[in-house]
Amino acid sequence: MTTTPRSESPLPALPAGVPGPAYDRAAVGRGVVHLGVGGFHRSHQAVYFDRLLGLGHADWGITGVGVLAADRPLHTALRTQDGLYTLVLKHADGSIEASVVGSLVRLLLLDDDPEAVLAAMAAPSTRLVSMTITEGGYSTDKSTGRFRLDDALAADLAGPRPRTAFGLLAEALRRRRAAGTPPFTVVSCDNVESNGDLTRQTLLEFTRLQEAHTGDGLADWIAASVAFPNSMVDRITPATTDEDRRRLTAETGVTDRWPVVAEPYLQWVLEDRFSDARPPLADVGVQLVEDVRPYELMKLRLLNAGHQVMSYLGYLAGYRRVDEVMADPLFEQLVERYMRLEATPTLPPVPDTDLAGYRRTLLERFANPAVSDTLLRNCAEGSERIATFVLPVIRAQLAAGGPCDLAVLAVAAWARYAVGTDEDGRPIPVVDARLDRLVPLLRGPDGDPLAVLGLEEVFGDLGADERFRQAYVRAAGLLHRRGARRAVAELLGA
Ligand SMILES: NC(=O)c1ccc[n+]([C@@H]2O[C@H](COP(=O)([O-])OP(=O)(O)OC[C@H]3O[C@@H](n4cnc5c(N)ncnc54)[C@H](O)[C@@H]3O)[C@@H](O)[C@H]2O)c1
Ligand SMILES: O=P(O)(O)OC[C@@H](O)[C@@H](O)[C@H](O)[C@H](O)CO
Repeated sequence: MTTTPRSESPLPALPAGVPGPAYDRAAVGRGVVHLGVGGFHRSHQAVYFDRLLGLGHADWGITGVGVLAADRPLHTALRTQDGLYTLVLKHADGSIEASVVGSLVRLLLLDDDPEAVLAAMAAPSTRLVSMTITEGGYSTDKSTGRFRLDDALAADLAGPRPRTAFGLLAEALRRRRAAGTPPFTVVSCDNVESNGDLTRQTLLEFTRLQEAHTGDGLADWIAASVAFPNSMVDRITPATTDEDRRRLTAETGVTDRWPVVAEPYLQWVLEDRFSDARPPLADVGVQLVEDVRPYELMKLRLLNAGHQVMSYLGYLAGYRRVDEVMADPLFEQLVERYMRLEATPTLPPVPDTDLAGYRRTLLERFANPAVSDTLLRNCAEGSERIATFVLPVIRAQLAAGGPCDLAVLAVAAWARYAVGTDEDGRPIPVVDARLDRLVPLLRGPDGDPLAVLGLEEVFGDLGADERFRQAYVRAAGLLHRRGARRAVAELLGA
């Protein structure tokens, strides 16, 4: 995107049909700091804040922070565009709808200027710190839900300067407390159960460990005065491709180094609890509720676990995109049955929501051929995602004596996928932070298919549950003998 610095002039004229910020970006305040500016933040929270700015709530501009070194390329691209970028919505009829989002008014990389990041977080104008740091970023043992001091946080405990999201949160809140500045609200927008509670737990555990040296009582102050509302966030956002860039330019005339592409669907359900000032998010379509839990369980167990159920099996069967899998009636039936018979019975009633309608909408969203979501995106970090999304459904069904064979087949397919070769012996580019520990378990010389269930931080005590082990052996055997597609057909009785 060719733009000029915001201090000098507003946006250059955009082509007709591509709306951009109708507010003065130079006058926008910095009420939000976001940690982890990836695709999803730009297609979701930044869009809601752009709408707020458009309504004249000028305090709510965003400072986007890259915590990891890997964020540099995106930050570099966005900086050359003064933080502006194009949101490209892909409709099921194949058309695209482009608009320019202006709410990211400042970009900081932790590597370049850690002091500027901390100063932004400690500034009185900052009222909200949000984050998308992925499921793996919460230093939690999946099987117990308890805090686990990982290497990154341990380094933050020892080091002079924070390098992690939680180290930054602790230090920024310490500075605010010392300065008499009210705390900000912390909003996790990651797909993890009780994301606000989990953020609070990790931050309190971390600051308590720090207190062994500081003795400053920060943890009690955080516990008493900082709000961590839970949230449910939803918009399918695949990674941007060069084809997306080319098509945007060809169809609209906009040249953007890093547009974000997404489906039209958009949802944010957020608990109505704030530490201090509260952005009027209800005015821009956010559902503010007392308890987000029913909504988040619905989304995590139907949508995210649905992705898991289709993705490893679909990849092994030779598909590469979500819509391709869904176009196969057998896989459509797999996802539909998993959602209706295995996931839905584990859900509490969801206020004002027709679950059958929600499932129908999900099948339509998955089938949208224009979105081009890849199975590889949904298969990455599989050990984390299986544990976050699928195992809770299996646990609930085992406790209730209900069905979970399709979910167990998905777990066995994940283990088969993680071996790293598909059914024709072609290599699979497996991405998983636990790969070093996984591979010996998957390819062990004794070939014991159950060995992987011993990975406690993923399976916990489920790995020792006899009914789960039996179902897993059946599923793994079926996959081994029949291959993914036939295994699905056999379980469905199709
Ligand atoms: N993409 C989607 O469809 C979608 C939808 C809903 C929710 N989400 C949530 O958003 C998260 C990010 O998805 P995305 O599509 O933006 O991915 P992405 O790969 O585009 O961006 C991930 C961001 O997270 C940061 N990050 C990763 N690990 C981190 C860590 N340990 N500490 C700090 N920052 C870290 C990265 O640096 C990057 O900025 C997901 O993990 C999920 O929880 C994604
Ligand atoms: O991004 P993750 O790791 O939470 O999970 C992969 C997908 O299921 C997820 O990104 C969905 O597309 C998204 O949650 C839709 O809102």
